[in-house]
Amino acid sequence: MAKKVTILGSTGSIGTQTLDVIANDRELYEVEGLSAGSNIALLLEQVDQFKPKRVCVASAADAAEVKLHVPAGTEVVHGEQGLIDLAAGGQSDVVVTAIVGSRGLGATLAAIEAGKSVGLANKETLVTAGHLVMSLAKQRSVSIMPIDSEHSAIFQCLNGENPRSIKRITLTASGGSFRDRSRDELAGVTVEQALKHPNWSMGAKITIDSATMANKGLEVIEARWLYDIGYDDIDVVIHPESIIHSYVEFEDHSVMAQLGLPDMRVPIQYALTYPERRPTPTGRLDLVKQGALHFREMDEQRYPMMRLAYAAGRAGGTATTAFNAANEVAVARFLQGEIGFLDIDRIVETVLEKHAPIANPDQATIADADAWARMTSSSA
Ligand SMILES: NC(=O)C1=CN([C@@H]2O[C@H](COP(=O)(O)OP(=O)(O)OC[C@H]3O[C@@H](n4cnc5c(N)ncnc54)[C@H](OP(=O)(O)O)[C@@H]3O)[C@@H](O)[C@H]2O)C=CC1
Ligand SMILES: CC(=O)[C@@H](O)[C@H](O)COP(=O)(O)O
Ligand SMILES: [Mn+2]
Repeated sequence: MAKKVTILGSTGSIGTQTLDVIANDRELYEVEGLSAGSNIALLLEQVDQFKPKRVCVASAADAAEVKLHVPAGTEVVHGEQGLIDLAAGGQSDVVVTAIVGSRGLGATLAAIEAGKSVGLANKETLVTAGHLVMSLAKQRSVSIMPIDSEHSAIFQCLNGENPRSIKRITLTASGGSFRDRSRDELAGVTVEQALKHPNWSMGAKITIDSATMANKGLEVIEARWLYDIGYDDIDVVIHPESIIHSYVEFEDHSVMAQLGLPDMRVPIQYALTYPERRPTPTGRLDLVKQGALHFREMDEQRYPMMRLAYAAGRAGGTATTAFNAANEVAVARFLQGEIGFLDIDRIVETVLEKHAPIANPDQATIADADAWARMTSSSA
């Protein structure tokens, strides 16, 4: 029987690649629901091709416009509540969370509460409220399948292993757009330069996160929640080729790694077909042609976001909520040309210094901490 899929954020980088995966294996899937922010033209093309039963857009005005163009019977909803209804409603078996930012939290929790499996790309959700997401998933016996390439790699390395025999997880980081520059050389860099990732084609926010290393900081916290592992046992190394997507060391010092060309359609598809593997239209990795792979130690002086992420993770509670929200605001300000590149980690550090973390927060406390951090970072 076809797997019914809802995609939150179908118009973005992960969303469109998820639809590529579906189009490549059409008989395996039915598209139940799609959501966009404001790219209505692309959403309507997707509706035409995949014929979802429900769609969601950010604003009421866009929803009214979309209603004029979708086939009769297609339900159109909007806003935060619309996204929650889309995630929790309908017949979908799996909800792919490909929206950007912690605004994905409510819909992710609603999908889990409704018993849907989650294909999780939206790492900010776990960073802002990992304990709520993972405990609800456990309570509802819902699987959270990682889509983030590093976490998919770790998931694959852990397949069939005893979790107690894990010694250490190592996340690989490309080093981002400025990996060959010193920190002193970053002062005047432009948005355009920062958006040129050396290996991956991704949305703007994550590409900037990759350049500041906030992405790897978010991923360390994401790994802590997905694999229930302490921060002392999660490492990061710079691997400029992005061929080894991450690796795990076990008690006996065996190391399992997952390798592949940098193409998100592989982890996206694996999250949808697990435990099966299917052919993909992606290129093949030829290690002889690829040649040497390189590794270097993470330098926290060069990338202060690494230090800040570990500090927030170790502080726990709302500290990671504040880390994420401050970073979201700082990146948006940088993309708008309001602040310089080096102001991003300065703002996150300022917010974390002012934040008094609250342990074991509920959803309302998380929302308050998130709002406080956004307000504080918008004028820092
Ligand atoms: N891109 C990648 O390769 C990877 C991404 N991820 C994670 O996946 C998530 C998505 O990233 P990516 O696809 O790159 O991001 P994009 O910016 O490409 O896409 C974001 C999606 O979110 C939607 N969106 C934005 N703002 C709103 C809003 N206010 N309300 C509703 N929807 C909104 C966008 O809609 P619209 O465009 O219509 O406005 C779009 O569909 C992030 O959490 C990222 O960290 C993880 C690993 C790899
Ligand atoms: C594709 C993916 O999973 C991204 O999160 C990627 O890891 C970004 O690359 P960096 O290693 O530069 O952060
Ligand atoms: Mn990643």
